[in-house]
Amino acid sequence: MTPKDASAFAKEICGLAPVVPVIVVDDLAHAVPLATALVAGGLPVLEVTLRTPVALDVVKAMKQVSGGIVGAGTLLTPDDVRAAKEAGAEFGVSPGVTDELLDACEEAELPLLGGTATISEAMFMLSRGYDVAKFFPAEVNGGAPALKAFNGPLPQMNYCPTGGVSPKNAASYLSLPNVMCVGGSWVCDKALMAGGKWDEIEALAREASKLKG
Ligand SMILES: O=C[C@H](O)COP(=O)(O)O
Ligand SMILES: CC(=O)C(=O)O
Repeated sequence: MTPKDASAFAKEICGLAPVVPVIVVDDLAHAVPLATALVAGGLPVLEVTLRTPVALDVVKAMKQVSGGIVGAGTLLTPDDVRAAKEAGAEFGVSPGVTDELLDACEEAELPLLGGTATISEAMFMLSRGYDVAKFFPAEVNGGAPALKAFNGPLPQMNYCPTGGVSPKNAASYLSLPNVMCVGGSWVCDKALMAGGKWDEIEALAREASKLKG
């Protein structure tokens, strides 16, 4: 997959909803009801972080939920990329970017939303042919004012800020011309998941799906 095609796919999915839920699942039994609630609430693009032993099985299970587009997050190595692809992930997300990670994604045909935090990292992505990136961790790296400043020299770069984004500050990001959507874990509240409160998660997703800049 070329960087241009990968970027086009990433932009397309980032245009489907204002929020990409960042998902950490410890219990495989939560995968299907969680994905069902998120999709029903209007958030079809799901990032399952590879941070728990069951994460790859969660990707596989969530793929059964119709209407969802399931990706794998926390990709750090080429092995992670291959494992995510084998599990059926339709896109990848990473906290940072390296040549070897991008090479592996291109080889595996896995579109990557790669993590960047600085102008130099954005320039690295552009030099590799990507005009889409995650901005991570967003709030501690200057938040919306930083992305607004990045848009001066690099208006061709498009972002999904993640890390410290919440319903309180999402609009400040979503109003920027270089922000396509935001990522965040707040919708997949751990206590609600543990209590099986899927209706409440669906309600949180519905509120998130209506966020605007
Ligand atoms: O590592 C954190 C995830 O990217 C999401 O961050 P968050 O919990 O601040 O939304
Ligand atoms: C935080 C992040 O970028 C990830 O887990 O993929």
